Amino acid sequence: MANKRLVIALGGNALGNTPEEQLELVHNTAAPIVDLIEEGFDVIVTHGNGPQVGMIKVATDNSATKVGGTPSIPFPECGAMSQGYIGYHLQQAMQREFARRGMDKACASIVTQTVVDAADPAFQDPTKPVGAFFTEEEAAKLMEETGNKYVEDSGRGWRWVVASPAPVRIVELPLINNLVDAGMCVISTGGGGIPVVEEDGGYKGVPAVIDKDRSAALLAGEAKADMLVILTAVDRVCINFNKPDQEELASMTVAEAEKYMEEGQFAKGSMLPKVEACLSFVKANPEGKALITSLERAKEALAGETGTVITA
Ligand SMILES: Nc1ncnc2c1ncn2[C@@H]1O[C@H](COP(=O)(O)OP(=O)(O)O)[C@@H](O)[C@H]1O
Ligand SMILES: NC(=O)OP(=O)(O)O
Repeated sequence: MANKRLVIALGGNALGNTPEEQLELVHNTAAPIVDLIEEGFDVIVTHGNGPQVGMIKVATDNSATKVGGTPSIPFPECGAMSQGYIGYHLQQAMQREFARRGMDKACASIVTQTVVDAADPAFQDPTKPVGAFFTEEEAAKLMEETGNKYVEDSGRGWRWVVASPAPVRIVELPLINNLVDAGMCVISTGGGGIPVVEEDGGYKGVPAVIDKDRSAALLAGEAKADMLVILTAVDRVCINFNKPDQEELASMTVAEAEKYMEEGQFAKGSMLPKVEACLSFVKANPEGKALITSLERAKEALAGETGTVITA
């Protein structure tokens, strides 16, 4: 029987905010993923890039204002750079973990493009936070200096927001599927994929950052995954989150999740997009399941001991 296939989406706690943090954290990230591969799952790893793509963009924009500086680099190129930089650290950590366990496994990152609709209204309304967190005063100063929009991000500080169109199609999907079918561990669609539009029989990058959980849901469907696994900083999705009557959810059906969404149980910009991504996967693939849990407890969650499972 074929191995069960997982698409694993890694959140911010798997990578951190700086190159030093990332290099250190990826080793903690690789171990629970390799646990799952060792258990016999085929794994496609995808990851966020909000802090990283913002860091690259700001670095080149700032440098461009200085004598002898670099040119400013457009968003899609920054997205491609973030995939390379994160993929490089992640694949190194995975390779080290395979070697440590004596596993004969290969892992590689694919620079992945995701087609979006040029007419997506999201281009007119930036919502995706990228880069570092600032105080309200710092954000006001940056807004004035740059003309960029900053918003408060889930109680964590103020961040630059950019357009975040819906993912429509993953260009490199056939290649990803071939590699997974051949037993490779693939890192792909990082940062939701480099946003591109179809043009003149090819593709052209557009300035945006796609939500990685939305793209993970699309990837899981297109790669015929048995399960979409969203790994974040909490073991389970909660209702009444951070309130005295907080309750952890072991499972949710689509109908239950939609009711909780109506009640406003999942914070916009943090848990809501994850639950929405899970719903979009299980609605389009009713045989599939989605799981939201923490990176540290992924193996236990796959064994049904923790995590929140979402089913059609
Ligand atoms: N209802 C909820 N249940 C659990 N966590 C929630 C809920 N609402 C908001 N959160 C917060 O959402 C966070 C996950 O979102 P975020 O940090 O943006 O994701 P990522 O791991 O992709 O970086 C959790 O760590 C938690 O603090
Ligand atoms: N692209 C994306 O969704 O990145 P984050 O998860 O880091 O915000």
